[in-house]
Amino acid sequence: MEHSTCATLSSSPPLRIEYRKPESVQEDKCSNRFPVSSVGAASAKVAVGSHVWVEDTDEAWIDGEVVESDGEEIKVHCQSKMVVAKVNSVYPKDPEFPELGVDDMTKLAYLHEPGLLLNLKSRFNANEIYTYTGNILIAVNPFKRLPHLYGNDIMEQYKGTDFGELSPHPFAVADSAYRKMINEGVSQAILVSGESGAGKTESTKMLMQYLAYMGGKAESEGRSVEQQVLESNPVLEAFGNAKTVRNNNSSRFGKFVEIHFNHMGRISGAAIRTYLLERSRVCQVSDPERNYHCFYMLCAAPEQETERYKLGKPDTFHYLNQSNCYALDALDDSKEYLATRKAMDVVGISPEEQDAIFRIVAAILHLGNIEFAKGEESDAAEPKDDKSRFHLKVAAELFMCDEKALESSLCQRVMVTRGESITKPLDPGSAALSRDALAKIVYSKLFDWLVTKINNSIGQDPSSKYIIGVLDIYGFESFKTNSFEQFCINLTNEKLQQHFNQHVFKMEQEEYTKEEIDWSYIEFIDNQDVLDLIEKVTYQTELFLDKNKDYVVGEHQSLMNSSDCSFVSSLFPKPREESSKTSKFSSIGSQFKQQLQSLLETLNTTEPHYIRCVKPNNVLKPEIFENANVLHQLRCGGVMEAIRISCAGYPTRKPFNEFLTRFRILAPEATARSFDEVDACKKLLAKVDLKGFQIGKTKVFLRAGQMAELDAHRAEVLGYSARIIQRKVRTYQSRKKYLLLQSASTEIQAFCRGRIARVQFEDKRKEAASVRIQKQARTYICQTAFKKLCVSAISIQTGLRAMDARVEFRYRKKRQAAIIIQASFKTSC
Ligand SMILES: Nc1ncnc2c1ncn2[C@@H]1O[C@H](COP(=O)(O)OP(=O)(O)OP(=O)(O)O)[C@@H](O)[C@H]1O
Repeated sequence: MEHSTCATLSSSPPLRIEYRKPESVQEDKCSNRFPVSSVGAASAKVAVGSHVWVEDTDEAWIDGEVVESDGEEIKVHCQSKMVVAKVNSVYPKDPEFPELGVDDMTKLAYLHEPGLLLNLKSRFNANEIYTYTGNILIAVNPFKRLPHLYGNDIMEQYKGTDFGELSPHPFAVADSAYRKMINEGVSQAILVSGESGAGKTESTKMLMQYLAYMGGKAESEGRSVEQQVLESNPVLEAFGNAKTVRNNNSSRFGKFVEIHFNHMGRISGAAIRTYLLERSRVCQVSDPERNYHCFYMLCAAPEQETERYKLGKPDTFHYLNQSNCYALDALDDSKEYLATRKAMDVVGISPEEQDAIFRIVAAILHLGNIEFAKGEESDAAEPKDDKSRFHLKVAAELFMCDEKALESSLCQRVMVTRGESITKPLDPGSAALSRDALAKIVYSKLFDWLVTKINNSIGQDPSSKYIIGVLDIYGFESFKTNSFEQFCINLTNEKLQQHFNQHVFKMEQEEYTKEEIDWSYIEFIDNQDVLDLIEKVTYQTELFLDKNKDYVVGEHQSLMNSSDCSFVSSLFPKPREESSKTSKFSSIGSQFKQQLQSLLETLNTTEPHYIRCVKPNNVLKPEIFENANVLHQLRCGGVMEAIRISCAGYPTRKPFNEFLTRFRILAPEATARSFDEVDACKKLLAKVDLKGFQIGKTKVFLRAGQMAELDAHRAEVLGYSARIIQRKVRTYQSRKKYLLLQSASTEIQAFCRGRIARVQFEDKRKEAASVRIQKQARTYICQTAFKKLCVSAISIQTGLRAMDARVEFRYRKKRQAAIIIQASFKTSC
């Protein structure tokens, strides 16, 4: 669809990119890899003790400390091993890398692969799945729901907020596109790319949700355009999505959704353009993938419908049973069937049309079950057996065409030479190919019909003032075997990559212009794309010619056109005389080239915004971040290219205040007296004798490698300062210790002396006391002994006296007795 803005904008001359590698990055493809001879001081940067990134076969990049260096080779002590690497193959590690990374890669001090990777990984681990690289949004698929990131309240926050003010988000990209459209009156495009399963469709839905929020109708105004666009998703997904090894719900077509806006910025129409549906999947499925969802849904439909279409289980159909995968976890095909029917109602597909659509889907399944064997005529084919005849009959019934005519269209070719028609029978192999060709063309016409129907139902606004287009397109594909489809997909990506590079370079220029720096001499003749195209992918060209043919076989065309079903015949209208001649020789390649050309023309009339989706792992699980895998996608997705372009100019830029905070130490005396940030930055850079940088209006712009060079200076100054500080601290500590020891020893001495004196005093006191005690004891003993002696003496005396008295008594008694005796004697005598 044409827009009023197209003519004016597309007439402007295309941007000519001519880059010349700047001198400072002559030997360096991307950023601060050292040594860069002109940057110098390489040895200082890889000094022993510094931290660097070295390449690793498993982890892509690992970091470690340099433990030995001979100027050319270094030994790096990494966490798990010791690695020897060439000096010019390593990258410096940012000593001040924040733990949770930075929300914009351009804020990284060192803009190189390992730095990028570490930043994405750190953020991913903290559930920060979005990161900017300038204006490009990188979205890493979390493979888990993060509801706190979405919702109306979040959309409200992003509404009208400057880009970069809030955390990176698809809403911010959509908001920026919407506001640019309104403020600058220029159509916008948001290009969402990434490999299968990276999250393109999810991101696209979020963008649509935000645009609907900003420019949609009030609920009271009935079903809105944006609602219809969102509601058409289940229909397109049922017929255009399939399970692949990379994604259970992989879109097998490219999609460009144009949202039309009126002069008030309200959505006034929309159009969906699709690109390159993968037709071959209809009749060829590899294990463990599936065919398009609609086939399995129909097999799981309510019984009366499967009976009507004579369907059975999916494993009874050749087009489905080439793979062993029939059901999907967390997906109920019978429910999906009903949901698809409902979505078809919503987008205005009538019940009759729905019936015809599913009849065709069923007919394709039956068509696939027709096998061929050699017929009676030599080299002729015919249905192999009764089973094949049954499926032929049912397919004809469902297509509402003549059974015999269907058989002939599969088993014969009519060749017209010099006005004569010759009917040529086909051999069984060719008949099977003819059957597959019919299945593919019918399915692809059906898909185109659905897209047209949805577009008619949504309605376009031919008088729309601007558009915002959202492109959800498959990224580069490189499989074991790459065929025509991969060639077309990769060609698209090369074209989009070129568009992207031009834009990124333009954005760089805009930033330089905005900052009023001189960038006129940045030139760079870039043939990397061509090299990549040749080196990346190897194509299997065997089926290129066949796959490139797009004409409808005449027999198929007339068969389908003669169908009694108006829906079927309308898919194959009679070609006009003159167009039939040209279309016979048209190829998918040339049609695709035209589509691509028209897409790029549309994109050239718009201001592009980019979302690069990244799949963190191939097992489709949360919390797993595979370095090598992510790096590969960053390289393919042009993120490294954007950085390469950026490196051709001034990849590192720092606002004046941040620059001064980080590097003031290099010239403290020069900056101390300057209150003007620009002046201070200039003095500082002059002091370190750095050449080739630029001073912008708000930032310092550095060439590739210069940040590392400044950091090396800074590390040197810091190291020198650290040594002085260490020396002072050691002196201080030693002196303090000495003084402490000294006072302690004095104290100890004094203490000891005091103690001795006290001990001596105590001794003397004790001696005196003991003498006194002895004396007292002696006195006491003497007294006691004396007392005892006295008592003894008294008792002896008493005893003696008593004894004497007794003796006396006895003497007297004896004298008395003697007297008596004498008296008696005398008497007797
Ligand atoms: N932001 C997200 N939050 C949560 N899950 C997500 C997000 N983005 C993607 N996913 C998950 O990853 C799956 C694949 O995403 P999606 O279908 O968008 O990939 P795609 O890039 O469109 O793939 P294809 O090219 O094969 O169609 C989704 O079904 C969803 O489960």
